[in-house]
Amino acid sequence: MEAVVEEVLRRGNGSVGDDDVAARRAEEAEIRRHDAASWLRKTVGVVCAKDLPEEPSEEEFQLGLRNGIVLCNALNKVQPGAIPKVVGVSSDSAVPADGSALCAYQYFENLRNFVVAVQDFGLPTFDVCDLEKGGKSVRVVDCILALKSFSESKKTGRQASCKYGGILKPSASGNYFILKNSDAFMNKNNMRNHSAEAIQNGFSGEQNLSTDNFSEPRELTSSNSLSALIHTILLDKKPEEIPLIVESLLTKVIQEYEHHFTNQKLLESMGDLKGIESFSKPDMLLESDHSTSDQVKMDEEKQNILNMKGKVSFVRHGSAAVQQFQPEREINFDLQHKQIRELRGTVSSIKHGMEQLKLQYSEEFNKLGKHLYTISNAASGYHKVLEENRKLYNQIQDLKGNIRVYCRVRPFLPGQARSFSSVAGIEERTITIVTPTKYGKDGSKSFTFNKVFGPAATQDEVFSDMQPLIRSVLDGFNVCIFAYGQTGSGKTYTMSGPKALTEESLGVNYRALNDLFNLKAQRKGTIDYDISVQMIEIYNEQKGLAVPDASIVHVTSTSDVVELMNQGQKNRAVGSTAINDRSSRSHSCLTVHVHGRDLTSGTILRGCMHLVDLAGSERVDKSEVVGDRLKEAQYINKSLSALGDVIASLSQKNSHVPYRNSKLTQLLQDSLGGQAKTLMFVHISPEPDATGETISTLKFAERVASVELGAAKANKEGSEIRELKEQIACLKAALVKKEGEPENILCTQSSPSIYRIRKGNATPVVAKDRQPMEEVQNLEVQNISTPTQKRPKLHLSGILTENNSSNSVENCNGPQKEIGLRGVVDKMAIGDNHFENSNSVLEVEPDSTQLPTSFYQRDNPAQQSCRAESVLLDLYGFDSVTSCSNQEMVMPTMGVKASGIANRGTSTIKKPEVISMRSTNLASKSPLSQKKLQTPNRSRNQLTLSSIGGRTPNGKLSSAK
Ligand SMILES: Nc1ncnc2c1ncn2[C@@H]1O[C@H](COP(=O)(O)OP(=O)(O)OP(=O)(O)O)[C@@H](O)[C@H]1O
Repeated sequence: MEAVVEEVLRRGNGSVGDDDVAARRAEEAEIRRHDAASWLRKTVGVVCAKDLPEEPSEEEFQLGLRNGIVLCNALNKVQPGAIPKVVGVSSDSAVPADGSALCAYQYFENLRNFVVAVQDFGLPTFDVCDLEKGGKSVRVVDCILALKSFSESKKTGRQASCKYGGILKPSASGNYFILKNSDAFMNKNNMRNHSAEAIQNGFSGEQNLSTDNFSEPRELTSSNSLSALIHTILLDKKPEEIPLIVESLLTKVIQEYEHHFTNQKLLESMGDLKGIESFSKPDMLLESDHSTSDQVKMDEEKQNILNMKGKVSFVRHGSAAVQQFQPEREINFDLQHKQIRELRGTVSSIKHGMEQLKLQYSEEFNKLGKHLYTISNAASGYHKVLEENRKLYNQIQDLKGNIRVYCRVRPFLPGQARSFSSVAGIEERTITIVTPTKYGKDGSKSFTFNKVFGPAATQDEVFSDMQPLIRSVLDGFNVCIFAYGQTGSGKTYTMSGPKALTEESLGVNYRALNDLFNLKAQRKGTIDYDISVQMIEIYNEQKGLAVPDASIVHVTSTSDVVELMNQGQKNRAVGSTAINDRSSRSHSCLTVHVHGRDLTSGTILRGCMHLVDLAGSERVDKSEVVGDRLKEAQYINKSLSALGDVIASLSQKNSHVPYRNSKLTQLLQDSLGGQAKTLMFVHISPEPDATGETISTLKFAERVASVELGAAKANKEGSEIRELKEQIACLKAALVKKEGEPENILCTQSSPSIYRIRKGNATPVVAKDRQPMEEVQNLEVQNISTPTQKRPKLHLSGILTENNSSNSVENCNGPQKEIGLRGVVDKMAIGDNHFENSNSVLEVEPDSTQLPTSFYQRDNPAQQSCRAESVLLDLYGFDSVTSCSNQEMVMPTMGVKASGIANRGTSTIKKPEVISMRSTNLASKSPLSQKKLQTPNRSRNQLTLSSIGGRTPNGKLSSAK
């Protein structure tokens, strides 16, 4: 049967031989014509065989019907009154036998009325010309047979089915109208594929359907198309074949429909959540509204199909039997429903499984989230611990008093090849350098510092790490930050910034002062701060003030500082012959003095901060320089190696630390050996050809990092302590006054004015070995601004000690005291000995009016004194007061011929007034001036001050040797 259907469909597509089809069509047409003629004759009853034979030829058929009388009468029989007036049929006139008695138009009228009437019934019609000679009677036959079917179904009392799928129902007016059929069941694509031609043919007649006489609108549906298709397909079939073919077609259509409907339903159900839920209750499915309406729809469609099936049976000539539903179809439906239920059950169980999985996954996700949360907590805890560790480590370092060391790696400069860097790795506190093999087995060496900054570190990052250190100046600590490294490694960049300064590139100096001013403003009302700065440059072991006539300048804002620095830079540049290189050939120090007074407690805080940009540290022997450059290099080398010696000595905890070997170490003395907080910033360049310098720099820095200075102590003085100190100072002054006579000078070990003096290779003296000192007379101090000022009394304080290169005086720690004027004796001559950098501290008590003029030898006051005609006083430093607590020798008074610059003030540092101290013509005034002082035994403990000749025009010492 399948094969037959396929063949039918193929034929619909015109794939069968044309001759065969034509023959079959002719045969079919003939049978149908005879059917039509037979029915007409039977219906009208009065038609003689001559007019319309039982089995007419086509020509006879046309001729018999051409006047329309038979047709109209037949129609009136089927539907009485359908054509009220039939031309040529009247009670008083007979119908002419050949029809010639009437005009052609009269016949035409009949035919027109007939066509219109059948058209109104929704039946197929024809053109009048179809009955003319040469016309095709096929459509006339179709029309008559349709009328016949219509008549038969009327007779059986059933609703008349329109052959196009509509159901004819009587309207209120007694007419029939077509009810719309569902068109959803048809697989239109299949329809189109198999029967495009057939549809075309089928519709050619149907399009004449008019809505004029219908009370309700009609639609042409795919069911119409299906009917047309079937009708057209069956045209050329033998009558006995038709039922089977139709049945087969319908079965196919039903299957298609069910398949389509099932798929559709499944898709809808799976795409719809609610639908999915309903799937979870398969037993309820058919009871749900949705399913019920679908079921109803299916049943309707099924009914339509079956109607169609029944209707098609009308097509078959003479078949009045209505096809019964096949019980197998019902079974099929049930089967399909069952399968659908099963499918739904499967979907439901899959959905259930999915839900389970979803739950499982969400549990897993929750667990994972908790794990992640724990891990991230642990990680942040770990970071906190690390941070805590770092703080603790720093605290330990602070407690130990270690010098803090930070390392900074300069980035490659524009234009430098960056293919290879000597820095193999950087971690928070470790830097690894690629080394020649001799330095390590694997060609690398690591160094550990308090912090390592990579090339990408910004000025802000660098500063923020050292900020707390800098802030401690305001709490009375002494702080020293010095930048060390070979030339071009970035020292100046860190301390001051690049040449073209921007807000981001400001160096430590600017940021530090800015920060101090901000804090000062914040603490206003609690602590009153005075901040002053001093710029010192050490070039070729000559120390100079970068800002002349203003060694210490009181500043109130960062802009003051910037101005001062610019001035300092200008002065440096003017004084240099090799301007461009000068910066790297000199040490530059910005010193910040902070004096604070707690407004509530009256406590005095004194802090001092050195910010030092050292000269480049490269080795001289390698640089192959000559002349001035060689000299510069030697001086740099000397001062840096002096720095190294001091560091080494400190790290070995030697009792003697050679600070006096260079100006640099003198300058940094308080910060390196005192109770200061010290930070060294070691700089390295990334270029591979600097690896040698880099490694020696880092080794030096490692040594520095190991130095323990002792915990830093703040310079705080409570008001009580201050008062006590003042009392002590007064008592001391009185004592000194009393001791003014040489014979009476006796020193106690506790006196701050006790000094130990050593000379040459002498071993340090102890108290019992106190020696008499020679007297130096006639020193006077002249204050430029107040020339008539009385001479203040000076104390020379400190310990003269010795090292390999020169004698020096070291500061001792001891109780502090109020002083009027204090400074360091830079150069002095005692006897034949000419001391440079003696660093004896010179003090003038607050109310003194006279400089001390003599040294006395305690044990032998009579054998006294000598006169120092030429002592250059270079006074500096006001931040700490030093004295000896338990040492030996007293130099209660000293006559010095002095010149230089000094600052006068009390414990509060003010903007300095410049005074000049110079001697009068001592030689002419002093009775001792001509006398070459005897130095009876130039033993280790006896010192003689002797005349060493005149002053040089600039007030410095003339040659002593
Ligand atoms: N961290 C940095 N980022 C960008 N440029 C830098 C950095 N450090 C240094 N430079 C640049 O490298 C060059 C040399 O730096 P700088 O002058 O600071 O070195 P230096 O060690 O002070 O040299 P010298 O010993 O000659 O004074 C400058 O051009 C500077 O701008």
